[in-house]
Amino acid sequence: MSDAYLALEDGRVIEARGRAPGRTRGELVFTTAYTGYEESLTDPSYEEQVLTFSYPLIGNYGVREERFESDRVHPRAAIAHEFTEDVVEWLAAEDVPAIDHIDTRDLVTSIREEGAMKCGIAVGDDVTPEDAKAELAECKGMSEHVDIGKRVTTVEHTTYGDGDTDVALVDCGAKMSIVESLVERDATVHVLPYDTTPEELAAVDPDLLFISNGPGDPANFEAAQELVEEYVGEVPIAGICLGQQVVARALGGTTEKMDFGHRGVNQPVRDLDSGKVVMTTQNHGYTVGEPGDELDVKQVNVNDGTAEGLANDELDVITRQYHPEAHPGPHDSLGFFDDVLAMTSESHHVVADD
Ligand SMILES: NC(=O)CC[C@H](N)C(=O)O
Repeated sequence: MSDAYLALEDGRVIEARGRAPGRTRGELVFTTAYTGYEESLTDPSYEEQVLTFSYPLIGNYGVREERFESDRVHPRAAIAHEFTEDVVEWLAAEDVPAIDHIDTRDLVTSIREEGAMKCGIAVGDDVTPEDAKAELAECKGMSEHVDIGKRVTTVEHTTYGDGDTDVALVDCGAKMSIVESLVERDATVHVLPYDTTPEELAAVDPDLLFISNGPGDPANFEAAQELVEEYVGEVPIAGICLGQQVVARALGGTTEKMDFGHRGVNQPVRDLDSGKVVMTTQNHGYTVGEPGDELDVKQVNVNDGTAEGLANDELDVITRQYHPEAHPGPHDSLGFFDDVLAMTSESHHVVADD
C-alpha cells in the first residue's frame, strides 16, 4: 500500500510517495522552470492549482523567505520527482500536501497531450485511491472560482516606497517583486484591493494605474476591468499577465483558455518592432485571443504566436503577458518598468509627438 495517491481527470490513479500530508484537489499544471521554486510556490497566480515541477530535484538551495513573492504557499499541492527535506518541512508547516517519487516526465507529457486537468490528491498513512478520487469529484474548473480574487488580494490600501510617481497597483494577487521593481524606480506604490471602485481610485489620484498578475479566469475580475474602462485615456495604464488580460477585455478584446498554458523561465518572446527576442518567465493558462480595436499586438510568443505584449501609444496603455519582474528567471525584460514609468513623465508626449 502506498501513502499517497493522485487521481486524474483522465481516469488514472497514480501511486506516489507522501511527503506532506493532506487531501486536496485543483487544476493540475506544470512548470518547466529549473530554478525559482520558492518564487513559484509563493506566486498567488497558482491559487487553486496543483503544481508539478518538471525539473527533477526541487529544494537543492534551501528555502529563504526573502525570495518569497507573497506571505504563503498558493498551489493547493506540489508534485516533483524528488523534494528535499527543506521544502517538505516548509510545505508541511503550511498544510500543503506534497508528493514525490512519481514519474513527472509521464505526468507532464499527459498534461501536454490532454491539457491541464482536474486532479485529486490524498496523502497520509491510511489513505486509499478512493480518497483521491473523492477529492477529484469535488474539483471545480478554474473559471468556476468566481471569488478567487478575494482570497489573494490585500484587504486594505497599503503603501510602499516614497517616490515621486504615485502608482495604483490593483492587487489581483500581485507578486511582491512587481511592487519592488516599481519602488526601485522611485515610485510610491499604493497596493489596492482587487475590487477597488472608480471612486476609491479617484481618492488615490494616481499617476499610473497598474493591474497586477493574479489567479484564475480574468473574466472573474470585473471590478478591475471597470477601472480600466473608466480611467483609460485619463491616466496611463499598465498590466502584467492577468493585468494584460483584464486590460484587453476592458478595451474590447477577448481572452481564452489555453490547453496547458505557459509556465517556465525560458519562454521566447519576439518584439515585433525591433525583431529582438528575449527570454521570459511565464505562468499563465489563459491568453488574449482578439486584442480588440484599441490595442496593437507588439510582442508575440515565438513558440505559438500568442500575444505577449499589447499597447496603445496614444492612450498610454502598455501590457505584458509574461513577467518582466523576472522572479524567478531572466532579467531581459526588466526595462518594461522603465517604459511604464516613462508614460507618467510630463515630457512623454512632447517627445513622442516630435
Ligand atoms: N500569472 C498570472 O497573472 C496568470 C493570469 C491568469 N490567471 C492565467 O492563468 O492566465
